[in-house]
Amino acid sequence: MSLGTHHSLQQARNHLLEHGTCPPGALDERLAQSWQRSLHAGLRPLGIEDMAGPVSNAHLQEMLHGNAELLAHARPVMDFLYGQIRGNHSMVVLADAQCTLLHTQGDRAFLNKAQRVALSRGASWHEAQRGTNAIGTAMAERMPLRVRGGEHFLEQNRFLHCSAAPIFSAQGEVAGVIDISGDQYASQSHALGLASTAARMIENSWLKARYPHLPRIHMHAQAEGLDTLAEGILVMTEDGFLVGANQEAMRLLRLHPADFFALRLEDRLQQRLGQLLRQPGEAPQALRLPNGRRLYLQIHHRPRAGGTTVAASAPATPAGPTAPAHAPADPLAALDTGDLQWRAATHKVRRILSKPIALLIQGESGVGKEVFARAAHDSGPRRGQPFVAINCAAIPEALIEAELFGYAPGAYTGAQKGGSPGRIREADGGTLFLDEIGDMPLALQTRLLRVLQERSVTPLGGSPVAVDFALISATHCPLDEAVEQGRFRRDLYYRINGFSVHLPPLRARGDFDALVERLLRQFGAPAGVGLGASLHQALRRHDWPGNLRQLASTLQTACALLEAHETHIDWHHLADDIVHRLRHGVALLQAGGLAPAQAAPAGMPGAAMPTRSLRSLSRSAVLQALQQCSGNISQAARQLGISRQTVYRHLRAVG
Ligand SMILES: Nc1ncnc2c1ncn2[C@@H]1O[C@H](COP(=O)(O)OP(=O)(O)OP(=O)(O)O)[C@@H](O)[C@H]1O
Repeated sequence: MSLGTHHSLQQARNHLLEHGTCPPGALDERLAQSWQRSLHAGLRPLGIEDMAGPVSNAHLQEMLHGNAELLAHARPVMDFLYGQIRGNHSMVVLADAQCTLLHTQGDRAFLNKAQRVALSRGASWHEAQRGTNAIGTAMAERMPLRVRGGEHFLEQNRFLHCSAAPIFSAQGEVAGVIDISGDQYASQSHALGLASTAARMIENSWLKARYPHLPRIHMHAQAEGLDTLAEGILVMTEDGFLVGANQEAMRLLRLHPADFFALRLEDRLQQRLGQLLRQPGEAPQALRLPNGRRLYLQIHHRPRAGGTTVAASAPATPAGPTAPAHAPADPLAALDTGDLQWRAATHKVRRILSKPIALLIQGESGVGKEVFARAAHDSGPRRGQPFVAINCAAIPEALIEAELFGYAPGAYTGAQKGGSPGRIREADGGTLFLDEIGDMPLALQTRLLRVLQERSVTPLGGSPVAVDFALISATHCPLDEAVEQGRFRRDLYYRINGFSVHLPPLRARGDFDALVERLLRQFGAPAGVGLGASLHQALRRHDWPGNLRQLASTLQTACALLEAHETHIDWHHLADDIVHRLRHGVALLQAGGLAPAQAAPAGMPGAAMPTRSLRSLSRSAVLQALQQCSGNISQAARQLGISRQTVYRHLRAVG
């Protein structure tokens, strides 16, 4: 790029203002486009009156907090960089992904000069704010570039010579910009190379630290290129799914942003990686890519203490006759009381636990979706990390956004003074469980989709913060129907439904006795205490619209009423309402699930199935319970043995 003379740049500027385009060849093509963008953003070369000032100190603190990782990796590099340019009327600048300056370091006299054009902490150098400038334009173009003197769109910035390079996150997003700005007459010949090198140093150090326990592959076309700044680096799960990569690795392996968390590296390399992964830290190994190119690879892997290392292509251990069905103390295994559908769900989920695949659990209310999700978390590689459960149906719509995404201090009236990180950030490193996801309002579905795509959360009034979590969602209603009816975003549905399992309703389970036995012990019934024969028969035949939740609460009450001298649980240990329902065979229909008509226990009065539709029966039962509980939803839900959401659902249906 040759530096246009002052005269030729002035002519180009006049042409732009008159015709809306730059004359061909007047300045670098990318800068010409940037001038046009600046003009379209409403900026004028001499107009500075509408320029936004720096953000408030409180807002800046929030931004620094949100960019803590970027800053931590950038600061030592900025020190190094400043060491190279000290005394050259220059400064080093770090900006975030919105081009707001987070940190500056430079010669005092030049810092003062820069301050006059707001090249200082807290100010935005986004192109739409300051016109063509190295920080904003490098961000817009996603590549290193320099802007010298009159190439700046605003006249007031003509004294500057700036070179900037974008800093890419582990998933190839621009996370910030590093810039060297100096006086246009001082020597800046190596500034662009220095800024680009600094960006790579920051990216590599950040990528290596971001996933300390996952396998990393370092690669270069020559063995000697390994361990240098020129190497490609990628991070993968222990099963070989791509998690992160630097720009060089993306170039070498032709990776795209959509490949993160979706591509299995063995598919791209057409090589089995198992052997390689078993030799971390050893001599470089040569590998031929499908396009014939040779690469040298070196593996770095430091599994979490107590964690297991699973090689990418290591064959699964066959479950021979002597192999135990499950590893000991396995929470998923502990929930297996013999039902075949439940067991199949457990087996399926176990296979995806260590993969970055979003799990969707479907099933009626109370079948144990949350219990299952917790067990999956505790059985997977993220056990010991947070499990954050959010019931999307239980949070008032107006509060969900702040609850999930958090907010900066003072973001809205009534917010906590210090701001809130939001529940999604609380799940960092662990699992986020979104219960009743079908009830999430559409606007929030869009924001959630963005979080899942970008793996970062933007609090209200704040800037994006990287998050890393496994996602498990649950729903009682068929989400595909909600998609067809336009109530649920199709793209979000595909994102959250990487893999789905259906948990059976209690009435369809084949392990009723084992479950009862488990619950009785769990609620403290002494060994040997079981159910009386006719009660046992009635409980087995009941429809259990509230599923496990209702059965568990019935047995919990019964255990509490059991006297020390009694040897079994019988009708008198149950609450009146459940006795009534068992005796009269009143079955509530769980929304989304059909209860087959069943006969009431032999010899019970009112054994005939009612002829009204089950849906209308369930509504009247809900209304009746509400009446008895003076409108108290929680109490009514408890009495009916169903969740509060189900009560609300019935009420909504009543209108
Ligand atoms: N496998 C199980 N063993 C024993 N009790 C269980 C089991 N699963 C669930 N429960 C009982 O059922 C209750 C409800 O379970 P959970 O909240 O997981 O259901 P859910 O399907 O998520 O319900 P909802 O759709 O209403 O949110 C639990 O609090 C527990 O008492």
